[in-house]
Formats: sequence, structure tokens, C-alpha cells
Amino acid sequence: MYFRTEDLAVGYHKKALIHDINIAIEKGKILTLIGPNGSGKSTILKTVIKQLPKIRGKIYIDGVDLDEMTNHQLAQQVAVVLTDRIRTELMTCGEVVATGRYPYTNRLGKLTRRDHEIVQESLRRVHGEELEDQDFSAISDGQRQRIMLARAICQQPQMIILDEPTAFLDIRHKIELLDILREMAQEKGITVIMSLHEIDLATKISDYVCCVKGEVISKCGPPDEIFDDQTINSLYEVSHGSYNMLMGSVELTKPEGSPKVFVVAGDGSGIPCYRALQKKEIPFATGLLYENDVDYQVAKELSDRVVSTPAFAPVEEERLRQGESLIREASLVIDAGAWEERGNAYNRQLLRVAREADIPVIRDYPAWLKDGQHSIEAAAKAAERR
Ligand SMILES: Nc1ncnc2c1ncn2[C@@H]1O[C@H](COP(=O)(O)OP(=O)(O)OP(=O)(O)O)[C@@H](O)[C@H]1O
Repeated sequence: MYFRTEDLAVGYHKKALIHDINIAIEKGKILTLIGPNGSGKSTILKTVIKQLPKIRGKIYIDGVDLDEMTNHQLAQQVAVVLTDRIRTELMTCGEVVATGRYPYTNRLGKLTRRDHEIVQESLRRVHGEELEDQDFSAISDGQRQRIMLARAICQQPQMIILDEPTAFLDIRHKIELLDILREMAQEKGITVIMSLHEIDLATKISDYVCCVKGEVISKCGPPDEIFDDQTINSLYEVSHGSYNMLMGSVELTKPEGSPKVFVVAGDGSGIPCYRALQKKEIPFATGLLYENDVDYQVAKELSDRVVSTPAFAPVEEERLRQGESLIREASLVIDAGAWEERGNAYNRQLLRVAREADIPVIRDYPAWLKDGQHSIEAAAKAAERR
């Protein structure tokens, strides 16, 4: 194991905030700490880089006890990306990146030609060349984050520690940053330990994820093994809204009340409609959805009345009856995917029931919406007044 902790306890003023931390990762792997605000992710990371004294336990890097390492030795092994760490008044971005070379320079801190080349390469790596001569204190948070990553790359470390490195980045730069980390891990065997708030990204990039909550690390392991919707929702105590692991999506709170709208959906056609109804707080029922349909994933987060059926199995009569009865209770039916014209016999049957019961139907919702004349809220209100 390249990095290992043994019964580590971290905290402040000699009081343990989190104890019994036993983490171990091999060289070239990525470990991500996730957990709610204030759970102690930064405290763990700061302890690992000796910015905070540990309360008890051991930390080993490449077999060496951290207590036995000088700060200089640590700096040759480990690069750190914590935005609040270095004092940078009157430094250009290029100079900040160059400080990454200090563990290798002589006492006067003089950089060699090779050092300068490494600085340039590092800036290029984060697409930060144009920032080189700019004042570090006068760039954006996202740009600062990239410069700090360049500084870490410049340090040519064995391990890199990052605290919420994606916090201020736009989506393009988030992807780029995570790609850089993946590449460093994969190609150069650099070990990465970081904290992230984006669970979807954490599951995609990490070899191991540790959930930090309460006084211990509640779960730790490969993301596929430890995560399900329930784990995430309880880790973050999400009681309003939900997180869907499979989709990597956050859904806002489900509209309350008995549904007056029924959405005939499938094949992903329902999602834009469900979200539009959610935004207007209009409770809805929907069906008939196969449980492997993307619509099902969002529908179950936003509605308690989802008529679904297992995929690759005949549809039970009872499910169809359930759908028919919900549709009869609705004052408005939305055909989210032009099902009237497309092949699905079950959905056509549901629409037939709506017509026979004389319930207004919005046909082909995407085309209806494109028209620009309509609002789902007005349609639902008008239907209810009938
Ligand atoms: N210097 C300090 N002295 C005492 N307690 C502190 C100090 N810094 C942080 N804490 C407390 O330690 C706890 C953990 O904080 P930490 O910053 O490690 O959380 P975090 O998981 O990184 O949170 P976030 O996701 O919001 O960044 C919090 O309750 C915080 O108030």
C-alpha cells in the first residue's frame, strides 16, 4: 500500500472529530472523500499533510511513518491543492506555479532551465499559459484553482491531495481537471486523495470512495460496491428531493397532493414533462413504464403514482387496469411522446381510455410545447375547471 492510516483520529484542540480512520490505497489509485458540509473532509486532508496535528493513530506514506518525515521530505512526495494555503501577494501566476519547484531547488530557491521548462509544461497542462504573467490575486476562483493544480503538477509528486478541487470550476474545466487527475494516476502512478461534492463525478473518477459522516468513516470502498440511492440520500440527509445514483441526477421535492394530470410516457419522453410539472408543483401520475426505462428513474423520484412493469416480461393485466383507473381520475392527460401515433399498444390503450372518458389530452407534448403558445400550468388549470 502506498498510503495507509492506522486508527487515525483527527480533530481540533486535542478533541477527536473523527476516529478509527483506517484507509489504505495502492499507488496510482484515486480515493475520494465525500460527505455533507462540515463532516470533516478538510480536517482529514489537512491532517494527512501535517497542516493539522493528528489526535492519535498513524499515517504511512510509501511505508514511512509521517511522524518521521521532515516537511521537506513530505513536499518531495506530496503536492497539495488547498486554495487557502499559500500567501501570494504580488505574485504572478507563473511565479505561484514555480513555487512547486522549491522542494528541488537549492537554498536560494534558484530555478534551473529545466525547472522553468517544467513550469511551462505544467501551465500548458491546465490550459493556463495565458495566465502566466497575470497577478495571482486578480484572477477568478476557477482560474486560481487551475493555477494551483499546475503548481501541484510542477512539484512532480508521488501523491496529490486536493480539497474540493472542482468547487469553482465550470463544467468544461471540471471535466478537464478530473481528466488530468485520472491521467496522472493512470500514466504516472500518482496517488490522488481528494474531497468532492459532486457524487456523480466522484463515482466516475474514483477507485475508492469514503463516506465521511458522524464520528467515523461510515463506508469506504469501490463506488459500485458501496453506493446506492439510499446510501447517498441518508449520507446527505436528503429528505426533500432525492439523488438518483443511476442517473447521477438530483431531483427536487416531489409535488404533493393527489394527481390531476396523467402523463403517458416512455423512452425518455416523460422526463421534460415531469420536470415541467414539478416546477409548477403539479402532482402527476404516469405510466406505463418499463422499469429499465430512463423515464422510470425520474418518475419514481417525482411521483408516488407510477405505473411500472418489469422489463422483458409480459405486462400484467393488473398494471394496465391500475393505469386505466389513474387516468380516469385525471382531469388532464399528456401524451409525452406522441404515443397515439407510435407503436406501444399499452400506451395507446391508456390514451383510448382517456378519450372514451372525455378527458382532454395534450397530444404530442414536445410539438405542443414548441408552438410557444402553451403553458402546462394553464392547461392543467383549464382542465380542472371543466
Ligand atoms: N480551526 C478549527 N477549529 C475548530 N473546529 C474547526 C476548525 N476548522 C473546522 N472546524 C470544524 O470541524 C468540522 C469539520 O470541518 P471540515 O472543514 O473538515 O468539514 P468539511 O467536510 O471539509 O466541510 P465542507 O464540505 O463544508 O468543506 C466542522 O464542524 C468545523 O466547524
